Amino acid sequence: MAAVAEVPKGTGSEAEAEEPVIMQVDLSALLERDLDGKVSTVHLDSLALSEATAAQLAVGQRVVASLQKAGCFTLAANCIQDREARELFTEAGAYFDLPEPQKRAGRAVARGGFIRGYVAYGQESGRKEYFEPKEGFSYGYEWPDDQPPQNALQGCNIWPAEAPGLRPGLTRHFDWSVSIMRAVVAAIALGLGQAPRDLLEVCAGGDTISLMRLFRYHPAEADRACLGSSPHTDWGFLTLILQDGTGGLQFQHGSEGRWYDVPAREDYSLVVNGGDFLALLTGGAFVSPVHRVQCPPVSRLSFVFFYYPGYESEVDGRQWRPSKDAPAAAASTHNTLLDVDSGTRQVSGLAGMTSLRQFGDYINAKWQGVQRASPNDA
Ligand SMILES: O=C(O)CCC(=O)C(=O)O
Ligand SMILES: [Fe+2]
Repeated sequence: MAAVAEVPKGTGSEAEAEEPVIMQVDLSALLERDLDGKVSTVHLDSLALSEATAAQLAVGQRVVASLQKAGCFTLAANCIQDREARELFTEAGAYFDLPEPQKRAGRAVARGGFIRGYVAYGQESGRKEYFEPKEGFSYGYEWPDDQPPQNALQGCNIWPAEAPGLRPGLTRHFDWSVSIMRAVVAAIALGLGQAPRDLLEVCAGGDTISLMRLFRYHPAEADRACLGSSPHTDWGFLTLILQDGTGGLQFQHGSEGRWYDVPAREDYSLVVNGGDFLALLTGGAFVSPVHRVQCPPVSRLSFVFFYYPGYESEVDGRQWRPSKDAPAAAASTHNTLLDVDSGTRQVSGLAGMTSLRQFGDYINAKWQGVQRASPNDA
């Protein structure tokens, strides 16, 4: 057995530096880049556990610890180029600045979890106590026009003709986001002591059904209870958020329901959180954290990427071995899916999973449960 290096003792004058609730993870040990700096993660499919470097294993342990403790973590900014991030916010701002009728021409299609196009100001609200002053644009995988979708979550994007710059930048950002999420899945596997291959296999085809939502948040309206996004948990698997420098995203943690600000760097920051499906798979060992967004003083832009496993994946929860000491996921009343019995550590939401075994059926059922008419069918 290798000797464990002794940790040097401090002088005793400085307080023990405690990890913040929302930790930062540097994924670079799991990313490769081509000559243009484009991120690739293809190599992770064949990474044997015995070949993983100490740095890769350490990333895995940090990701698993974060998902078990807070359910979220920030990413070191070095995985996206500053220029790319800046351009994305510029394009997004230009799109939202278009006259309302032009944006409404690309009105949203929403069928179950398949959502594409523009969602107008104030048309979505997670909880009826709050008005959410924001507008959005949803897109996904560039599904080819000449091929019929193979499942209910696939189909073509609706690109606005009036903002031609939007499509190439947003498509690149979608592909980049898939790569980053694959690195996170590989990190989870490594952190659980497994080779990445099997968990990546569960995600094969997940890019074709994943959903990107671009939001512009507006200031709160006077005389109305407003939040940019009401307290909620994400239903899916893993979420990646790219937010501008405004801040306002908060996660709830601890038995007292305290809110923690996601540290917003001046220009942009990246955040990952686990969803309800991930919590279900792990028997509540991974947290699906409650979060919300405060209304900004002027405006706030974010790209929110809901990364899904393959539509037909019938995930074997035993692959995601929960550690005995992991916190239960569902202490919060805002969590609509999980109901963890702290005595038995059973997740009651799992009962429904016997009839909705495939991920795609599960997520469609979740969306259908809240859908009224198409958001812009007023
Ligand atoms: O805009 C954000 O930063 C997060 C929004 C969010 O939580 C969501 O859309 O699920
Ligand atoms: Fe969310």
